[in-house]
Amino acid sequence: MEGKTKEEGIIERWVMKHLLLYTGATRHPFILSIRDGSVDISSFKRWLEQDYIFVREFVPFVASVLLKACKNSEDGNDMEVILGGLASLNDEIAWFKSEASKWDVSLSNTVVHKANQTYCRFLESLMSREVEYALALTALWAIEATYQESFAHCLEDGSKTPPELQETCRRWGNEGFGEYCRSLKKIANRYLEKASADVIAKAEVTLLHVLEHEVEFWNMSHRGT
Ligand SMILES: Cc1ncc(CO)c(N)n1
Repeated sequence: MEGKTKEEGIIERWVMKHLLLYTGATRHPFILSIRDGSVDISSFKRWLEQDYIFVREFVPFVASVLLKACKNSEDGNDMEVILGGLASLNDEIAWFKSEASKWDVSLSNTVVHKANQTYCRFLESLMSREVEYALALTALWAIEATYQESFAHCLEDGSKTPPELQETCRRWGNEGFGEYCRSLKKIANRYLEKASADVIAKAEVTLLHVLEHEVEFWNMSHRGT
């Protein structure tokens, strides 16, 4: 129906269906501890150091999605949206470096935690040419949306996020990043709607895997395991 305000796609239905896991990834105790100001700074530093490694692995994944966009894109602006996301990772890597020096965290010779390594290996498995575009888009959306929803929560009214962590929260919690996630969701929904039952089923499983990896990533930061 033209002009309807609330569009519901496959992704929205999956989020409702798997709300418990989705909430586990976007309202994790680590995020809640940032939001209520009780965060342990050594946890934050561990997150920073490990996420820098993750983001460096994330770049080739986003590049692989861009490649798929260039091959599959029909009439939409997919290519521009994903290229924009990739470009902002350049800035993000520079931000990690300056943030790390601010916190006295060394980014060289970091030991990669197991949860991070497992997540990076999973990302790598999604980079192959055989992975369908709809599936890769679903993963990309879920990875970005987890951070967007988590960090935006730390900036809402009533949150007691320490001032020195607010810049980090704004990095993913800002409105522009929210818009980027909505664009990704729209593109993913569009391709999922046209996908075969087999690809749709695989994309749903991939979404669940991303959310599980995100929970494990937060666990590693929070408890160090
Ligand atoms: C673990 C993880 N998930 C998602 C993002 C968002 O880019 C990130 N930086 N790190």
